[in-house]
Amino acid sequence: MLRLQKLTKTYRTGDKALNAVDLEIPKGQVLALIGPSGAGKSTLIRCVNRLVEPTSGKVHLGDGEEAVEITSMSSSRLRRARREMGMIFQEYALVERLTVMENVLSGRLGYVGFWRSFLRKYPQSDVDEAFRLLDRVGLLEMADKRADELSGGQRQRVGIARALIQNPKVLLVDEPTASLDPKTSRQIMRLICELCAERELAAIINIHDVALAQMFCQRIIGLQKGEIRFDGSPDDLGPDVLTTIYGEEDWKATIRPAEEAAA
Ligand SMILES: Nc1ncnc2c1ncn2[C@@H]1O[C@H](COP(=O)(O)OP(=O)(O)OP(=O)(O)O)[C@@H](O)[C@H]1O
Repeated sequence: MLRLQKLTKTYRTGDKALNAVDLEIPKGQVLALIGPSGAGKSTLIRCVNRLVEPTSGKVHLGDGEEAVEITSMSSSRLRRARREMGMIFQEYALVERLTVMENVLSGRLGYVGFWRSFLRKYPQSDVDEAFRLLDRVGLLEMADKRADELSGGQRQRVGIARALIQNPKVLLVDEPTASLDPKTSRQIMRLICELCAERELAAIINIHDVALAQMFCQRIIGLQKGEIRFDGSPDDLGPDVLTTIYGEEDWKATIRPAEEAAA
């Protein structure tokens, strides 16, 4: 569904954030991207939809004959391709003075024409779908609330609904739980993973919390200095691997104990 080929990013400052990353993510796979601060996780996610312009390499979206290559697209084609890549942010990126419903509907801006979006007049089918999604993420009662009246967990649920109303093929998720308490973090990760399974969405989730990544994701990629140092299942992520990715440390308290993994 998503294939990165020798994806490289060197910032103008000379920082090489990604170094020829090859990665293939099939339909329906939820992948956690872990690694120390500065490893290039955010850069990788943002190079996929060209919020950050890659220096070289390719990004193929879709399967078989339907696949498109993102890095060589003109800006108008890129705008269309971005509809297929939903993004979820750490700080939610909601419009605070708008209602929950309006924030969710803003996910349709890539589809509706200029005047409709300017006047915020969405087709009834979009409004119906927004209600369905709000129900699915547990916020139906909150549709008319302003975004600035919500808790962090509720805001992230709005962010998730807004990404899904785009009807994406892929979700790009940048530290979705970094501002949330541990219980809400689990609820949000569970919701994202359930929705990916229901819709067969591929997802890349940039996440600092290794235990949370192990708990919810089928595959883990460990990034260090812009290169992939680990690519495997959560069960293979032992202290030795974490030392390779993050450096020497006592990892026993960080990773999921084997007996809990089996439970
Ligand atoms: N806009 C920028 N201009 C110059 N260098 C940048 C820019 N953004 C990131 N970098 C550099 O690129 C490297 C990778 O940064 P990136 O933010 O992708 O890492 P990260 O793994 O997401 O880190 P964190 O977990 O702290 O968010 C770092 O060395 C960083 O300093």
